[in-house]
Amino acid sequence: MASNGVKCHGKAVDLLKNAFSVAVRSVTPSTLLRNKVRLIDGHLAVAGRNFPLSKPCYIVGFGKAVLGMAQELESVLGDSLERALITVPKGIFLNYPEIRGNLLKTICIEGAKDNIPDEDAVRGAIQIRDLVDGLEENDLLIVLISGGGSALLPLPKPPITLPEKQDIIRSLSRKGADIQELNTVRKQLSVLKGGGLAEIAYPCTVVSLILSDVVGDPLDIIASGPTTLYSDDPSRAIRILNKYDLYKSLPISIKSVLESSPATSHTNQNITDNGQYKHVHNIIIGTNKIATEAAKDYVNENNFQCAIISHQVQQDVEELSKFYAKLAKSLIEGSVDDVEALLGTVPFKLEKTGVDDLVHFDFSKKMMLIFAGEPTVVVKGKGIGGRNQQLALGFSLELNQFHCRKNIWFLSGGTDGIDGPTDAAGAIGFAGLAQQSLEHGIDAEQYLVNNDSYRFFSQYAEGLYLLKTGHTGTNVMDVHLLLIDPEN
Ligand SMILES: Nc1ncnc2c1ncn2[C@@H]1O[C@H](COP(=O)(O)OP(=O)(O)O)[C@@H](O)[C@H]1O
Ligand SMILES: O=C(O)[C@H](O)COP(=O)(O)O
Repeated sequence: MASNGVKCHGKAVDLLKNAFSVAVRSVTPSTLLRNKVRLIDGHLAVAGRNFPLSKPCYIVGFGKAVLGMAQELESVLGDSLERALITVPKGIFLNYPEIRGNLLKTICIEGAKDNIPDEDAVRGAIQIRDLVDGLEENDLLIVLISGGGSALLPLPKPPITLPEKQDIIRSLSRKGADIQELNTVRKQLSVLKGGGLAEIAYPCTVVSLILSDVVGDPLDIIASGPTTLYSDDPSRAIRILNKYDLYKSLPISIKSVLESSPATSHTNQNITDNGQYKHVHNIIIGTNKIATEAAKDYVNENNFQCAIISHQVQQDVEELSKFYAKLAKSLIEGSVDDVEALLGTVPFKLEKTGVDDLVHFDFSKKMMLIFAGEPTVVVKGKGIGGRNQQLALGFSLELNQFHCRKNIWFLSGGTDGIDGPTDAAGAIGFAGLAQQSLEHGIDAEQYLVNNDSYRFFSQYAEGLYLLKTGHTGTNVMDVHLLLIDPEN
C-alpha cells in the first residue's frame, strides 16, 4: 500500500515498468551501432555497404539519441575520426555524466529545452553548417540523426526569426498536428531541413545513420529530412497551416518564405533517376519494432500471453483512450468477437501476426497487448502534461464509465523519457483509478479537461503511477502496454 492508503498494484506496476525499461534499453543507440558499423581495411562498413576512408572523416549529429551513437562511433573510428560536432537535448548529461568525460573528439552542444528550438540549438546548427560547408569531394561525413533533431538543428530561413519559429511549432503542436504535418512545415522554414544539409555537404560523401522516431520510418520526415531530397508540393505547408487555422495570423516573414518556391541548388547530375541524392546514403539503424519485440520477450518470460498489435498508432488521444478502454473491457469479458470488431475500426495499421496471436489467446488467462506509435493531443487547458500521461488518465476515466474496476492496467510512455514539457516519460492508468482518486479528494476528470495530467499523477499515490526515467538517450516514439489479468 502507498502511505496515503491508496491501493497499489505492485506486481502489475512493476511488470509494466520493467517491460517499458526493457523496450527502451533494447534501442540503446550505442548497441544498435555496435551491431551495424565496422572499420575494415580502410573502409567504413555500415549494414553491408562499404565507404572508403582515404583520410579521417567527420561526424555531425542532432537529436535525442545521437550522444550514444557518437560515443560508439568515436571508439570504432579511433584515428580515422577527424572531428565530431553534435547537438543534444539540454539536461541529457544528468543521466549520462560519464559520457561527456569519455568523449575525446566530439563536441556536444546542449540545446532545445522542452524540445523547442532555442538560441543554443541555433548556435549548434550554425557550427554544424560551417563544418559541413568546409568539406570537399574526397571527405566522408557521417550524419547522426534521431528524433528531436528537428528542434536541435534550427536555422530559420531569413527573414524568419527564432521566436517566430518557436511560436509556429508550439501552436501547431498544441493544436494537434502530427509529426508529418509539423515537419512538412519545418522543412520549408529551415535552411538545413528538407535536404538543406545534404546540399551544403555536396560533393562530399554523406552517410546518414538514422534512428526512426516516425510512424512508417519516412526519411524525409525524421528530424525533418536534412539529408533527404526535398520533393514536397510547396503548397502543402500552407494547406497544413490553414487546416489548423494558423495561416492568416502568421507573421509576414513566414508567409513570404512559404509563398516563395523553396530554394534548391541541386542539379540533375547530383540526383539519381529515382529522386535520391547521389552523394548521400541514408541508412536506418533502428525502429520501434526492436523495442516492442524486446518487451514481448520479457513479458513472455514472465508467463503472460503477449501480442504486438501495431507499430503505427497515430490518433487523437481522446479517441484513443476510448478505443483502449473498450478493448480492455472486451478482453476482460472474454469477447473475441468484440475484440475483432474493435480492431476493425482503428485508423492505423495493425500487425497481422499479432492480431492472429491475440484472437487465439486463452481469454481467461493473463495477457499483455503491445502498441507503439505517436498519438496527438489538442491542448485546450492550461495544465501541465504530455500525450502519454493524458492517454493513461483518459483511459482510466473511460474504463470508469464501463464500471470496470479491477485487473486492468495501461502504461503509456515516451521512449525518449520526456513526455511533453514534464520530467516524466508517461504514466500508468488502471481500472478503479478514477474512483479511488475521487475517494481521496482528487477529481481526475478536472485534471484531464485542463490537460493537467502531470499534476494529477504527481499528487495521486505520491507519484507511484508516474513513469520517471529522465532522458533515456534514445527515441523510437511511444509505447502502450495494456495488461489484463482475469485470474486475480
Ligand atoms: N499539458 C499538456 N497535456 C497533454 N499534452 C500536452 C500538454 N502540453 C503539450 N502536450 C503535447 O505534448 C506533445 C509534445 O511533447 P513531446 O514529448 O515534446 O513530443 P515529442 O517528443 O514527440 O516531440 C504534443 O503532442 C503536445 O500537444
Ligand atoms: O522526439 C521528438 O522531438 C519527436 O519525435 C520529433 O522529432 P523530429 O521532428 O526530430 O523527428
